[in-house]
Amino acid sequence: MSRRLEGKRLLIATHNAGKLKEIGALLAPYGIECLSAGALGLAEPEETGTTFVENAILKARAAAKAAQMPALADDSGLSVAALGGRPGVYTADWAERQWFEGPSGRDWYMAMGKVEGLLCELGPAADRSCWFSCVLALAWPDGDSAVYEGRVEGTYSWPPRGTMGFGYDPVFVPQGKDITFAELAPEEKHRISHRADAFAKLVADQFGA
Ligand SMILES: O=P(O)(O)OP(=O)(O)OP(=O)(O)OC[C@H]1O[C@@H](n2cnc3c(O)ncnc32)[C@H](O)[C@@H]1O
Ligand SMILES: [Mg+2]
Repeated sequence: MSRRLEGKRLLIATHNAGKLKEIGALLAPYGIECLSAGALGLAEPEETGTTFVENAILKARAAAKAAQMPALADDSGLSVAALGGRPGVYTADWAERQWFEGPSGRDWYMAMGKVEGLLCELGPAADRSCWFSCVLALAWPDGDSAVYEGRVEGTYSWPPRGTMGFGYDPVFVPQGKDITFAELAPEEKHRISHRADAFAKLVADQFGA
């Protein structure tokens, strides 16, 4: 068992609104008061690590030190088997957020064309297996930290489908389903996602009997 949170206030060290919403929902049952790094005006640290664990700890420690309170960070990403696990820890850097015209004439979804382009280069029979990883790091102002890792398996699907969630959700079909994360109700995503998997471990360690 790791060091436990003493108070009920926790700084959520992310600048990603989609993550913040999911983390808030996942923590809601535990009576934790969440403060966001954005609301406190904290700077976004440079993610210089080469693993999810390194980056999650780096983000949590920077926030905990700056705000002098315990902080929770999330480092996550999508890994594609046929691409040797890329983009992985560099998922955010690859997320070329471009909007384009859908058939209805409206701007309607984000293009995740870079990964799709690489899969297409491998040919129509390319293995589209992929997984989302999530590492949650808790850090205290004195530098102490604890990490929890989660993962969910799926398939990279094209074209993107759905409007819920965030990031790469429209191209990720979780194993055992035929719809994308962006088509799943948030409660359902929170039951099976990489973030939910990591949260289950955090909750058992921090709030368990
Ligand atoms: O570092 P912070 O401030 O938390 O925000 P970020 O968006 O930069 O987050 P990461 O560095 O952890 O990069 C993870 C990227 O992986 C993607 N991602 C992570 N979890 C996801 C999820 O549940 N659904 C879809 N995409 C996800 C999304 O594009 C994120 O930008
Ligand atoms: Mg980031």
